[in-house]
Amino acid sequence: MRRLIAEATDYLEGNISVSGAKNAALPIITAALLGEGGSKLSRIPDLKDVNNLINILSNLGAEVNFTDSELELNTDGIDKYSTDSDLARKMRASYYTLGALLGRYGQACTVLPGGCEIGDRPIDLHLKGFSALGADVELDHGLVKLEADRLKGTEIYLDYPSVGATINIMLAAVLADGETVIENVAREPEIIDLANYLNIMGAEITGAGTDIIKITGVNSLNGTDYTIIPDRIEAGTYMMTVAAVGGDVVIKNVLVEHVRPLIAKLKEMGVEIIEGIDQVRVKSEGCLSGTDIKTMPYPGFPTDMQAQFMALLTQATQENLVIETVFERRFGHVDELRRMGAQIKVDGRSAVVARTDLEGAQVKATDLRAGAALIIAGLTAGGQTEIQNIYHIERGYEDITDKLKGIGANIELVEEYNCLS
Ligand SMILES: CC(=O)N[C@H]1[C@@H](OP(=O)(O)OP(=O)(O)OC[C@H]2O[C@@H](n3ccc(=O)[nH]c3=O)[C@H](O)[C@@H]2O)O[C@H](CO)[C@@H](O)[C@@H]1O
Ligand SMILES: C=C(OP(=O)(O)O)C(=O)O
Repeated sequence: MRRLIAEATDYLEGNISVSGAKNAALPIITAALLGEGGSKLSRIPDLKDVNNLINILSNLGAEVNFTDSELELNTDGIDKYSTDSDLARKMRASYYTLGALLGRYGQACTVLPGGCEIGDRPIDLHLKGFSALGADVELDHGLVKLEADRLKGTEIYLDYPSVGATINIMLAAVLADGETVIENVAREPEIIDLANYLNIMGAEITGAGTDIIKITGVNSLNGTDYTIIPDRIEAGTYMMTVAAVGGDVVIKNVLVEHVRPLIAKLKEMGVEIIEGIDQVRVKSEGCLSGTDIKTMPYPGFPTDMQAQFMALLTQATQENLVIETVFERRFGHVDELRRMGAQIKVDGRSAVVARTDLEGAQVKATDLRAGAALIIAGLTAGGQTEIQNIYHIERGYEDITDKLKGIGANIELVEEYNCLS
C-alpha cells in the first residue's frame, strides 16, 4: 500500500507553486461537451478526479489528449449519453455530465456520485433544476436518468446556494429556449470561471459571482481555448502549513481575493502575510495566537479549509472554536488527530481545539481535506507520522509531496510498506 511518511520539520522556506483549481477544472472540462469542435484547456491539474473525468468523457466518444497541464478535447464524436458507473462513483463532479449531456443532447444518465464522505450530499436541488427546465427525471436503482425533447428557460430558486446544483443547472440552461433565472446561487470563484468559459464559447450568462445568475439560451456553442483559475484551497493549504510549522515561504499562482477569509484569520493568529499580484508570502515563527472559525458558503470561510485549519489550531494558544455549517459530517479528521494527541471536544457541528504538542502516529485520511490536515499535523508533530489511504489526498493535490519537499518539509511517499516494520 502507498503511504506518506511525515516527520517533524523545523522551518519551511522558498517558493511553492499552486496548480489549477480542481473545482474549476471539473465543471469546465465537462462544459466542453456543450461546444461543437475542440477546446484547449490550460492549467489543468494532474489529479485523480481530473483523469477519471477525462476517461468518462473519452468513454462517451470524446477525443482527449492530456499532457503537461494542457487538455485538448473534441466532443464531435460523442455518441453515448450514459457515463461509466465505476469511474463516476469515484468522484463527486461526475454528475456535471448530467447538465451538459442533457443540455446538448436531451438525454443523460449517470450513477449517483461519490466524492468525500462528509455528509449525505444529496442532489435534490440539481434534480429540481432539471425538472424545472422541462426534463423528465428518473431515479432508478442508483442511476439518474434524464430526458427532454427541448429544455425551456424558467425561474429556479435554490433552497441552499449549492455549488454543484448551480453548476449543473447552468450547464443545462445555456442551450435551452429562452431565459433562465437562478436565484440564491453559489458565488464561489469556480462558478465565475465556468461562466467565463461558457461565455467565450458563445453562451449568454450574467450575474456569476452574485446570488442571481441569468442565462439567455443560445442555439449552439463552440469549443474554445481557456486557462482555468489557480486552486484557492491548495493555496490555503500551503499557507496553513507554513503558519503551523513556521517559515518564510512565497506561494505563487494565488489570486489573493480568493483567499481573503483565510488571510484575515491567519493575521488574527499573528502570521505575517505579504500580498503580491499573483502570490502571497507567509512568515510565521510558529507561536500562534488563537482564533475561531465558522465555515460558510463563499465569500465566508471555506469548508474545504476547515480540516487543515483545525490542525493549525492545535498549535495555537488557548482553546479555539471550529463550527462547520456546510456539511453535517465533516469532522472525520478529529479522531485521526486525536491519535496524535490532539485535545478536541466535539459537540454536533462544533469542535473546541486546545493547544497540544502532537506526537507522530499511524493515521488514515478519511477524505481529501482531512488527509491534508494530517500532513500539516505530521509536519508539526514530534517523531514520525504514517498517513494511509492517501488516494483521498491525490484526488485534489497535484504533486503535494514534491512541492512540500521543495520548501524543506520532511515528507516522503512510500510506495511499498513492510507491515512487519
Ligand atoms: C467538486 C466540487 O466542486 N466540490 C465542492 C462542492 O461540493 P458540492 O457541490 O457537493 O457542495 P454543495 O455546495 O452542493 O453542498 C453544500 C450543502 O448543500 C447541500 N445540498 C447540495 C446539493 C443538493 O442538491 N442538496 C443539498 O442539500 C449539501 O448536502 C451540503 O450540505 O462545493 C462544496 C462546498 O463549497 C465543496 O466542499 C466541494 O469541494
Ligand atoms: C469535498 C471536496 O471535493 P468533492 O466535492 O470532489 O468530494 C473538496 O474538494 O474538499
